[in-house]
Amino acid sequence: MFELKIKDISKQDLWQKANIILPKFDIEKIKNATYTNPVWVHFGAGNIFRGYIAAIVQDLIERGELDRGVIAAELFDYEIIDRIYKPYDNLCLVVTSDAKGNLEKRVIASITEGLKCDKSFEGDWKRLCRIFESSTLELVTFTITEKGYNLFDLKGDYLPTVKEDIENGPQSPKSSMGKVAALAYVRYKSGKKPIAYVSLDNCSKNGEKLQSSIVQIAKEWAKRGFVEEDFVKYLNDNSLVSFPWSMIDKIVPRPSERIKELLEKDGLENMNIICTSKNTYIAPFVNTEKAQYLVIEDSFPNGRPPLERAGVFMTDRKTVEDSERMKVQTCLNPLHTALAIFGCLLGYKTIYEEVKDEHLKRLIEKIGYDEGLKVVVDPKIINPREYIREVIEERFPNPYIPDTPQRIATDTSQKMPIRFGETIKAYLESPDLDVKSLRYIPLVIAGWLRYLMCIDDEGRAFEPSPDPLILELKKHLEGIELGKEYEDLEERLRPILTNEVIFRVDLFEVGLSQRVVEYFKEMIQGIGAVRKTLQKHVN
Ligand SMILES: NC(=O)C1=CN([C@@H]2O[C@H](COP(=O)(O)OP(=O)(O)OC[C@H]3O[C@@H](n4cnc5c(N)ncnc54)[C@H](O)[C@@H]3O)[C@@H](O)[C@H]2O)C=CC1
Ligand SMILES: O=P(O)(O)OC[C@H]1O[C@](O)(CO)[C@@H](O)[C@@H]1O
Repeated sequence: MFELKIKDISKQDLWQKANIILPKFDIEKIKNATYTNPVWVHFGAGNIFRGYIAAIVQDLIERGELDRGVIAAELFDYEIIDRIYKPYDNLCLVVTSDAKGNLEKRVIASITEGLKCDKSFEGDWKRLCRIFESSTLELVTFTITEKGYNLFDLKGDYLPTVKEDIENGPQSPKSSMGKVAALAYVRYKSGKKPIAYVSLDNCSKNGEKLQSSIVQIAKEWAKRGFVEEDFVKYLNDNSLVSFPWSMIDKIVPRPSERIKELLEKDGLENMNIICTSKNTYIAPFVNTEKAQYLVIEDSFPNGRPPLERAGVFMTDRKTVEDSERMKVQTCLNPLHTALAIFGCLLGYKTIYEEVKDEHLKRLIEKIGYDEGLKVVVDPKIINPREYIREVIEERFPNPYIPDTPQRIATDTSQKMPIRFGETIKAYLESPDLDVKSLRYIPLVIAGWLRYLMCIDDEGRAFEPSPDPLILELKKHLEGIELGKEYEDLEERLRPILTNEVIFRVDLFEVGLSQRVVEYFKEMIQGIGAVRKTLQKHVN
């Protein structure tokens, strides 16, 4: 038996026997060099960071392209550091599976520190301040989920912790963006040192989102005299501080029991998966797929590691935006959402099982190749057709990626505009395309209405995934029963189908509502009607 700890790394024969690849560098040397001359800090110590970003850093070190590691800082869920970083000496075991189920197991040792970013952890906060004063610091990356950047609640008022931070100044911030702004101020005070703040979160125009949150807090502080006006100028001066945009793509689901068992069979001890009190599912290992795409706007005022040597596309903002639109609007996420909706209706529990279903596979092929590709903006660095092929033939069917339709169905109301609305709009705006020729996107929208009834195709009730609009949306479907005829369906569904926040357009106005309602009518004919409708229209 052996453990994922520095003390056991020297037991090379045990790791070799278990087919686990060890780091090919002097861990202690990299750690010391990073401590004195830090180059890279990452906020958000969760799964994608450990499984993707830290692995990029390790690749660069192993290729001799970088002589320092990355420092992880956690803004929100400190249990991650206490229970998953410290006990394993910041090491992580990344298990990558390809489409054939071949596993690569690799120890990642490029994370040199795990710090809790809050003033209540005095030592860690002081250390972060020293790091932000360092002239060697080149980039700060983030994977803190989209909500991590929010300053406002749904009513447009400041969130309580943000409000407190604004009133109290940069001395003891509590909100995530307040802490980052305070550390940016530390850097400013140390001599206006240059830096790049790079959001790697899965949202459109992520760099803009990060910049606007930090600048907003800085402005409020300047108004109250806590900081100089010049600090706001510094944050807006692209030659000193940049907020590059990025597109990130790699499916990193929650840790899987199956992988845990495999590792335990290898003789590894303490591979337990935990769920923290803040609901982060995390383990000493990360399970992920082989496919990965990272596209970053190349704007780094203090220099940067040669990320391109580790397969990262370094490019201009337009290419980042086109890549992001290709992935989120046409080639991956709309297909994912279609599988999520029909998966919940047809009783599926995993995405990979769904892709074996001939009707569902055909549906996502139609959405991707037929309807999506007609309007996709080709980012040039990734071929959209080949990208869809990889998604459908290799990535979604991967049985070692235990992703679920229920996870992807989370927040569908928020995802509709970007995943389907943009394509509908592009058809409307194109002189060569007829929006009424769309068949499969309306089928997914009808499927979603059917999903909102919260009754599956067997007639069983199911619990819908969390969604901020679920209660409001469900109300419009109340009273509709399987097997009954309704004359006023169009009117009943009108409030949803005309909602431009959900679909980017009014589906009545653009002439798509009739088709959606027709499909929906077919899907409520009785038990098995969803399957029948799907079968009829995809064939
Ligand atoms: N897991 C995936 O497949 C992919 C994830 N991403 C991006 O990375 C984000 C994180 O994903 P994972 O690391 O896999 O999730 P995770 O659940 O393992 O970790 C989430 C991280 O975000 C932090 N966080 C959550 N709420 C926060 C808040 N309000 N303020 C500051 N930090 C907060 C958590 O403390 C944790 O460090 C996703 O939301 C997405 O934007 C991007 C591509 C793929
Ligand atoms: O539908 P969601 O919740 O954005 O999840 C999409 C999944 O696909 C991805 O976009 C793939 O990169 C990941 O973010 C995630 O695993």
